[in-house]
Formats: sequence, structure tokens, C-alpha cells
Amino acid sequence: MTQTASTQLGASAIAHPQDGVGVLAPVPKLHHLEETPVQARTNGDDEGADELTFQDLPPFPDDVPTAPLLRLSLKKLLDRDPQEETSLWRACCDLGFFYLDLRSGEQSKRDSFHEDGDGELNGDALLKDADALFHLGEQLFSLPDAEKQKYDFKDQGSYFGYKGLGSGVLDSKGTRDRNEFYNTSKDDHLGLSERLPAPDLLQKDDSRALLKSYMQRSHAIVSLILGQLNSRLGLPSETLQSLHRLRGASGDQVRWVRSPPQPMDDRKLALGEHSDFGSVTILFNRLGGLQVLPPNSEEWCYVKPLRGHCIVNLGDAMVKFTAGILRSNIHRVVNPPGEQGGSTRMSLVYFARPEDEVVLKVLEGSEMIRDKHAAQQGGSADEEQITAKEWIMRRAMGRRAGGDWAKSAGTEGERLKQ
Ligand SMILES: O=C(O)CCC(=O)C(=O)O
Ligand SMILES: [Fe+2]
Repeated sequence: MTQTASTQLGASAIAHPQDGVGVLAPVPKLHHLEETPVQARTNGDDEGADELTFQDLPPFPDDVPTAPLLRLSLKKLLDRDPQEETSLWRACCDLGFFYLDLRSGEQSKRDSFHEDGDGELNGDALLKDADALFHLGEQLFSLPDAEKQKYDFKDQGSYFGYKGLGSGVLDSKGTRDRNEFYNTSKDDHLGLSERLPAPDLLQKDDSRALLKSYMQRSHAIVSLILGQLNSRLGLPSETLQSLHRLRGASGDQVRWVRSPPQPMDDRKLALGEHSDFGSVTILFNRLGGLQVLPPNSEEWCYVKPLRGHCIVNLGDAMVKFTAGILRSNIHRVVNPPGEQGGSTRMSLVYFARPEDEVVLKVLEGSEMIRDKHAAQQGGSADEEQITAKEWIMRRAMGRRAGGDWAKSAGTEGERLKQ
């Protein structure tokens, strides 16, 4: 079946789910929630709904359940607003997902946040970089498949580079995904590692400068969040930040994810349910499709994209470091809802991960973590000693076709093991 639709950046011809893509269990039927949490939990600022919507895209429907993400403000966090800091902590413990309003959030230059934070904390500049990267991603995915395929490094044991549509798996049965993505390394762009082969488009000086700027600015947000969590956890000063230095060798990466619209009569998951492998994820969405499964709930809820905001979520490393005080929530991507359903969806992600040699185990020096760990059954005796590099490799490669699914499980419990 042929389908043409507008993309997030304008009209263009859309590719189709590949033939032979596997079959997934149908997405559960969704219904109205009585409350619309995004609206119910605004910061109370006088703000029109228009400011939060992407005017050039079909509207996000108002009759689908939306997830109860708190909306936090970068500006308020930078002003050390106590209520905002408490909300950040609660969001990281309860759901592990929140919106961050990036508008007008800028740190004064002399008030340097972190010794290694040469990424400027500037929300508006990050939003601009993200916009430019959506355009770059659009160009990247419109390269011929054969060209993109040259940069799939799976056979060399690397998760950087390209993954074609349907070449990842969603479950133990080997059901194929319905997205393509491209991962590009922070260490490469900051000159900390060898330069990886990439399409000419990404080798251009201005593309590299843009990616570097976006990585530094995203990392500055990550450091801010880590600093907040560090003090709430009662860890010795800079513990979390020192495991995630901008210039430390790590698996940090930018990812573009693209999913073509799926035929009406055959809609399956685009990206399977998972928790993120690393520490803090900064995500830009424009079209809906991202869903989270809130704790103790059986109902997947959409995360409504908000203009001027990024979505922040925590990954497995934060769960391991804190004996589960912090939450890394399961999420997945489905076809965009309602009128958005005919459009190609693209998202932009920055994954911050612990430095390669960091062992993913309960951190020392915090009474709160020690107490939580002691209260857990089994204690530390059966804690697996695995470095961040090994963990990410095992999780990422296990989700490629032909990989070891059973070993790719994260901290989300038994749910995804079958
Ligand atoms: O596309 C999205 O909104 C989410 C992507 C995601 O969860 C991931 O790449 O880990
Ligand atoms: Fe994710």
C-alpha cells in the first residue's frame, strides 16, 4: 500500500514499512483520562496554549490518555527555586520522566556551573540547535538506503552509526521494529576518540560544529540535573557529575529516530518497550507517539510533545547507582495518534551515560542509598559487576536482529524478559 504524507518539516514522499516486518501484539485500546495532566500541572504562568503547540503540524488529539509528567522550568532550577527543586526530585523518584521548559533558561557566564561544563547552560540556544538538528536529520534520512547502510557498524561490534528500518527487534520472538535511527558519538565530536566514518553530510564542518554545540549544551543540562540529584541523595559533592564528565570517554551519543507512518490497518510498535540504558536522556519530540507505562498501571499513556520543552528521563544506571531510589521508566513509540497518524515522525535524543569504566553498582557515601540498599532483599551479595561500557553494549546489541535478546534486559524487571 502506498502512502504519502507530510513530514514534521513539510511535505515529502514517505517510505513504507518494509515487507516482512514481523507482527506484534496489537497496541492496547486507549481511552480518555478524566484529567489532562499536562494542563493540570502547569507552572501557573500566564501562557497561551499556542505557545506550547507546533503550529505547522497536525494537532495532537485531546482524546487520548496522556502521561502525568511534571513540567519543570530550567529558569526556575537555575534560580534555585526550592519548589522546583523538590518537583525535580519527586519526578525523578516517581516516574523518571518530566518536561523541562527550556525557554529563557540561561546561566550567567560567570556563574560557572561545573568545572568541566564548557557546554553553556542556555535553554534557548539548545532549542535552536535542536531545530537545526531536526533539519539535518531530515536530510540524513533522505540519503539513499545503500549509502546509509554503509554506516551500520553492528558487525564491528559498535552501536554508533546507522540502524535500518526493521533491523532491530522488539521482543524475544524477533519481531522487527519500524524505525530507522542514526547514533553519533559525543567523544568523536569533542575530539576525544577517533573520528568514525560517516556520510559526507555529517562530516561537513558546520554539521560537526552543530552536533558538538548540541552535545555540550545537552550535557550542561544533564550536569545540572545530576548536581540536584547528588545533593538530594546526600552523596559527597560532585559524585554523580564526576562519573559523567563531558570530556570523559563514554557511550554518550546523539540519536535521530525516524518512523514512517504505518498503514491504518497494520499499526504496530515503531520502537519496542524499553528503559534507557544510560543515566539521563534529553529528548525532543514534535509529533506524538512516545508512550510511557506509569508505575502500577496497565495503560500506556502518550507523552504530548510541548514546544519550547524537552522531555527528560532517567536510565538504568541511575537505578543501579541508587538501589532503585530513582526510576528508569519503560517507554515505547507507536504511530503518532489521531490526525498526526499520516505523518513521518522524527525525534532527537541525547543520551548521557556513565563513563566507560564506571562500574554500575550502588554508590557509596549516601545514607539514603545505604538504607534503601539494606532494605532490599538479597543485599549486595548478588550485585553483578559490570561496567557502563559492557552494559550498554550488551543492551544495545541484544536488540539488533540476530542479537541475544535474553541478555538485553534492563532494570525494568521481569516484564520484558519473555
Ligand atoms: O522517539 C522517541 O520519542 C523516543 C526514543 C527512545 O525512547 C529511544 O531512542 O530510546
Ligand atoms: Fe528510550
